[in-house]
Amino acid sequence: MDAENQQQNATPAATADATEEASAGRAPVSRRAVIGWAGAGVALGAAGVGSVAAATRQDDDTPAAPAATADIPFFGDHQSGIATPVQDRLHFAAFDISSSATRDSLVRMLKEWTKAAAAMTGGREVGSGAASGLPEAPPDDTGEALGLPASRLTLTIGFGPSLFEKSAPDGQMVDRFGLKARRPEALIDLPKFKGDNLDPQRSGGDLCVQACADDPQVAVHAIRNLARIGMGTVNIRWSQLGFGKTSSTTPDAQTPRNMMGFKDGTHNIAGTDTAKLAEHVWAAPGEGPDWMTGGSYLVARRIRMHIETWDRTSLKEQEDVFGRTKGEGAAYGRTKEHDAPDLKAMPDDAHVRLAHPETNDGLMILRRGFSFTDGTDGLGRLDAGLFFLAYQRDTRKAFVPLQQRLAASDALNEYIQHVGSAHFACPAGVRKPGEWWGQALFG
Ligand SMILES: C=CC1=C(C)c2cc3[nH]c(cc4nc(cc5[nH]c(cc1n2)c(C)c5CCC(=O)O)C(CCC(=O)O)=C4C)c(C)c3C=C
Ligand SMILES: [Fe+2]
Repeated sequence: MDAENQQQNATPAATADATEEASAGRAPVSRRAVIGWAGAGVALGAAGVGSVAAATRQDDDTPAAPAATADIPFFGDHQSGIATPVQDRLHFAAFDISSSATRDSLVRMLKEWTKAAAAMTGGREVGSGAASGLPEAPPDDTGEALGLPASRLTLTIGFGPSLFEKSAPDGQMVDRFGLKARRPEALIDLPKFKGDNLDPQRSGGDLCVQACADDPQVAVHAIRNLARIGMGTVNIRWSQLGFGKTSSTTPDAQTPRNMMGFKDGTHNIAGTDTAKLAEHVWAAPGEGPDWMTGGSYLVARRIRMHIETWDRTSLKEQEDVFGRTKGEGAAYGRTKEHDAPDLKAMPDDAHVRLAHPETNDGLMILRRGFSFTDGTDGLGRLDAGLFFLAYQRDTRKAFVPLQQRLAASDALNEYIQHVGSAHFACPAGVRKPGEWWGQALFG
């Protein structure tokens, strides 16, 4: 991770959460401390510099870990997991709030979630830990991340339209938590797009948490522990595991490839490009409710790929679909991946031609998707595709018009289908310990 990017989220308070826990009479438990210094010696000898972070105790003064493995600060003006560098793995969960939950129980849970999130993203155990609490009680932490580093874990929370207003079985819209008046106008119920085949069981949600980490066990552990804390207040509605990031928010990094074999993320908003982030990603003061200033709107789409059909398609047709070459990833008529495209050199219905800002009055979104394979579909075909995640300043002016254009005429449509969809308002960051996720919304 580059230093500038890490700064995006860092505040002087970023390291103070450990102090907060300590002053609450509970020594912060470092997962890495479990390895101990004997283990650290072995790790250093065996794996070299990259293992330093894995073997370093959270609570000492050892020099900063190498950039590639350094923790991503939880506290900051913006939530981490949006403009911070993309990790290798994803566990995304959408939650519904139980019918018995109250505003107070929800607030209590959000406070607990925030403490747990700050601990886990810092590589520490939740609460009193996995193996050091009262013997008579279940441990506070489920334990499967013991001994693992934070792995650049980020946890990003979002609030869905149904948190503000939900339709009851009799069709009436209910303002369950007194939040209706605080719903941002930009947090629309997404329209139906041409070709959508959405599964309600993989769509929507009152809340979401996006967990990204370089180790899938760390991401899964984080979601599992939040779900555990939320038991009785929230239930997981649907979740999605992802691998092989299909986007790059780090300009110098090699662009990853998607399940169709193409570089994906070439022309994206870089996490270091503060001007573009301000223009296209962060909600600005005065254009929505105050609690969303510095936040961003997230669209999640589970997009199934018809892999078997794609794999029988000629290389020429595959390249025509995107308007870029498969090997280098260069735009048609160009030689290098990052050469500015000549859109007219591409077929009219090429994905890149239709999605490029020039075709869309300059609009841009920050793409942060992951590949998925979830076994087979019962018909001998892989259930595989792209879990598309896009952050933007106002969904009505970004994802919606863009997807309308793509749904109408993208050559890619022959090979994909959108099967899940959700929309969330992700508030600004938690700036310091003691503050909590959703404080400005509920406060
Ligand atoms: C509504 C927005 C988009 C959806 C949905 C979407 C689906 C989708 N995309 C790919 C593969 C590629 N997309 C690429 C570029 C690209 N895609 C979008 C938007 C959506 N994609 C944008 C805004 C762009 C950037 C266009 C530009 O500015 O040039 C590319 C090219 C490489 C790159 O720039 O990232 C690929 C490849 C798939 C497979 C997919 C659905 C499954
Ligand atoms: Fe795309």
